[in-house]
Amino acid sequence: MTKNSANEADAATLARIRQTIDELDAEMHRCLVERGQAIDTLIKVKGTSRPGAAFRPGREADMMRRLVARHEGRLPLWTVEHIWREIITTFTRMQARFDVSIDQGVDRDALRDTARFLFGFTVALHGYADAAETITHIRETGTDLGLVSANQPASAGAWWRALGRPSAPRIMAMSPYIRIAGRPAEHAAFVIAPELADPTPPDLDLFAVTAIGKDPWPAIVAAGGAVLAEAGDEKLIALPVGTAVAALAAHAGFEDVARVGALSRGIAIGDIDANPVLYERLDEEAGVS
Ligand SMILES: O=C(O)C(=O)C[C@]1(C(=O)O)C=C[C@@H](O)C=C1
Repeated sequence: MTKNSANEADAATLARIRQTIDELDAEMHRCLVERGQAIDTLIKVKGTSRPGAAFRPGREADMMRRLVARHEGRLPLWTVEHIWREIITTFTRMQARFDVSIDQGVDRDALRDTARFLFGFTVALHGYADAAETITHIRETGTDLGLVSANQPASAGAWWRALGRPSAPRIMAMSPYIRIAGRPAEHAAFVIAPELADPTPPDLDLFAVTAIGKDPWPAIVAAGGAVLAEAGDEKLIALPVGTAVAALAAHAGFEDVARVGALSRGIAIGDIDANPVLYERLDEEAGVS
């Protein structure tokens, strides 16, 4: 083959590949437009005008699990995750407008990256000085979501005590949902929401508790739970849904129990430390090596 005919063959192959890419792009775009039409119908069925009525964290967690299970190839899993986060946020916002408040007290840039990873660029972000101010703002708007760092300074105290009272915001998810080495936006953070109307049962209930006397850790861990944050005797704990909390409190030695949210367990893939209470290992299914 002469040099010229090799170039022509390359050019023909390139043109074919580009045609395939254009067809795939058109198909993806058509699917997104069609998804938007499905959401128009869903709005009528769901009645999403009430605050918090659009968010379905349990359903989103289930979608993420299926996304991980079907993923394969060289495309980074977190790219697909981020594309779907952008899609889900946009389609949620088509149902009911919301902005996102972010805690800028610690790791400002990391929290902003996480907010953009989770919510894309459809939402406006509003920064607040700390966890308490972020939560106050979410309560005042009645519609906004928020992001609070899981690594708080001691000065933040038991910030989670501001959650869960009637009409107060609550924790609805943890980020990152997928723990895998090398991912961007890996800073641990809680997603805070107004009271939700999600009928999907979560995996874990979250409680604010006050330890009295003995250390409640061992009994909480024995019950399949975990302590997620501490400020002196004040603890933020996760327990499997259905745990007999009053009996556990008496046995473990804690009181002033207030439910402050709920979570679906995330997914941990490969060689990465992940609390097994919060993250389920899915190495085999993930199609990621
Ligand atoms: O399934 C729903 O109820 C939706 O509102 C759709 C959708 C989505 O875009 O897929 C959007 C928001 C919810 O949190 C979950 C999923």
